[in-house]
Amino acid sequence: MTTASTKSARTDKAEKPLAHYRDVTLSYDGHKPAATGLTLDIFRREALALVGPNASGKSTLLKSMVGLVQPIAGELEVLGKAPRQAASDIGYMPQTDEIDPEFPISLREVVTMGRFRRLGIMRWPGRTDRAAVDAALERVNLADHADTRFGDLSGGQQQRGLLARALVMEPKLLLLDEPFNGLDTSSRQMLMQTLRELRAEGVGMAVSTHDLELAHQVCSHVLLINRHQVAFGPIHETLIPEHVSETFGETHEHFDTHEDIVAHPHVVPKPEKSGL
Ligand SMILES: Nc1ncnc2c1ncn2[C@@H]1O[C@H](COP(=O)(O)OP(=O)(O)OP(=O)(O)O)[C@@H](O)[C@H]1O
Repeated sequence: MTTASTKSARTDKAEKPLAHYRDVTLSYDGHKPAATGLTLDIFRREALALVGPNASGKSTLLKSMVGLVQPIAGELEVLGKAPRQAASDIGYMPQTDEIDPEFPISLREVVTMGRFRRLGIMRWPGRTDRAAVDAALERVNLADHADTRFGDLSGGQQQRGLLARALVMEPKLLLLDEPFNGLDTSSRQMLMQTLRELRAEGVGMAVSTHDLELAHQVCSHVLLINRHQVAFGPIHETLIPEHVSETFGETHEHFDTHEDIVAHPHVVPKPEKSGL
């Protein structure tokens, strides 16, 4: 592990981080570690790229920020609280979604599902909820498709719809698991633009991706992981050949510069699930 870059480079900041991890170990069953040595901060307006091979712990780290995976060691806080207590201020877009494309549910209904935690049991969406849904659909350029059946939308539109569902709570912290997967060029551009706008408005985010070029274009910081944290820090200083090689194996040895890595994002190997 590269200790210099796992240290927070922003200890001078007066504001509190949205997410704060110190030497955290995460586990699904309370015993076997799924990810170790996690030390990071995410502040407002920052976007953290989570980069690593398959089964390296990226989704696990995101899940821990909403309390779906528990720490068995270390110190972690999200919005100054235990993650579950912060859930109403977090927007989470999981990697795969549970919505059956055959299910007769409109895009508006999918996005409204994002308000449920705030609505509570036995309450119908009110005017404020409907306005928040409209605003979220507007934000991802899907207002014209509000009443379209979710399964009839294109893959890119569905992805943007799920982003709207994550945004409908007006989150302070946005967690996106592989949001660019399967998107065509125009949908990618649109999504990147939306993420940049959200950052400018003060939202902090963590984005898992295999695509180093996208990480570079959207994110201010990077965390490299392969079950154990390899490095964390500002993206220009941290997404360097030594760290990429250490994370993915020796395949990147022939890349000498940051530009080489960014120019060849798709050569990143994707090893089989380790089953560790
Ligand atoms: N629900 C679960 N229960 C137990 N172990 C799990 C569970 N989900 C993931 N794991 C294990 O945790 C480890 C990290 O997996 P994780 O899904 O976080 O990787 P990832 O980097 O997001 O992978 P990918 O890029 O393929 O999505 C793997 O060993 C995986 O098998």
